[in-house]
Amino acid sequence: MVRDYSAFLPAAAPLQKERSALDRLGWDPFFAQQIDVDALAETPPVRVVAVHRSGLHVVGEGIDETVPPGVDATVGDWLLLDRAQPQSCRVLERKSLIKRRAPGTGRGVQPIAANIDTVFIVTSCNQDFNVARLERYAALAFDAEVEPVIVLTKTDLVDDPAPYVDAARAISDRMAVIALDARGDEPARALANWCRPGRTVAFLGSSGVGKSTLTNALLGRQAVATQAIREDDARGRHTTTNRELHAIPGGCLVLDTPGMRELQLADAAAGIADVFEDIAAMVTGCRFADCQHDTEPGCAVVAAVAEGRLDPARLARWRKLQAEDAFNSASLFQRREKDRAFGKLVRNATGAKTRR
Ligand SMILES: Nc1nc2c(ncn2[C@@H]2O[C@H](COP(=O)(O)OP(=O)(O)OP(=O)(O)O)[C@@H](O)[C@H]2O)c(=O)[nH]1
Ligand SMILES: [Zn+2]
Repeated sequence: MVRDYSAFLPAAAPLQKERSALDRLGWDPFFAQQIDVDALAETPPVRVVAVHRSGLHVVGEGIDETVPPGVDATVGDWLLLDRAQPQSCRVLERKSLIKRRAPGTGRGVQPIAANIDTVFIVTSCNQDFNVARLERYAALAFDAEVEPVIVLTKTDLVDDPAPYVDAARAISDRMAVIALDARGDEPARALANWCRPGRTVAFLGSSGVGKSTLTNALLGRQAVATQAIREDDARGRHTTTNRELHAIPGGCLVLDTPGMRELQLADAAAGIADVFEDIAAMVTGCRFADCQHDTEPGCAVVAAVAEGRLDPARLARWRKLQAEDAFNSASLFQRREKDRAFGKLVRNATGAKTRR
């Protein structure tokens, strides 16, 4: 069968009313401009909607199949499907990439999801709410070039969600904050702005905060198993095990991720600076370029704390994230050198139990 791919090329004809299968999967000019017509016909673009042991589950225009393992791609990636040599499928340049430091004692950086447009940072109006964790997720999102939105769930279980909303708003002017009951039809309305057709969204957050419930609310069906937790135990147990893109009929694509308890920043200095842009701006006013914002004369940060313009707790959280990121970003050689000195600091700063 001969397919007409002209509509997916940069010089596309006038807007068509019907969205193509590729458009619905998130195909847009950013990807189209990376390939020419011939490549498009020979190796059709497909999106990785799930990663399994047996390979990558890919979907495209009239395509729904598994590419055997071997291609270095993650969920959300766009591939050019080469059926003759599936292992050498080209991975298109990514719009965004959410990554983290690999869990355990491994030293690598692990890709979590590619080409996500919006990440909903989910927490609940209870013991799970933790400003430091929200800042960490926000830094991760900004660093990945993904728009973060904070979603506060379980508003129905508190008398007044306002203090949670205020604390979340204080983190950054660049993030919307939404508070809702994740059950029922509220999420579909409240998140509609970010869940338009062709967009890809993801949920990040601890186990039990309502990520699966939100996903199901958007999907309008029980696609993802949710878990009942005791309401006096905000932690809950880990239930979601797959990383998969779900298509919402007539809407966006939703990635459901496993609870990311071990999330550590690595190479995320730019993202940290985005979240803490107030402090980043102050630092430029310090007298010394290498100011540690400790006892140096002419320190703009210390002055801001003294004058009540900067919350010392926020400064402390910034220092911790900086230390963690610096440690995780160091080269293997540097790390071995720094291991002893930094190990203790990072353990204290991140609350991680042991590194080895
Ligand atoms: N009352 C109330 N319960 C909620 C709300 N959001 C989630 N829950 C309940 O909290 C429990 C956990 O929700 P899940 O959606 O499974 O949480 P999750 O974040 O997907 O958890 P993991 O899959 O472990 O990462 C379920 O019993 C939900 O019904 C909410 O806004 N209000
Ligand atoms: Zn300073």
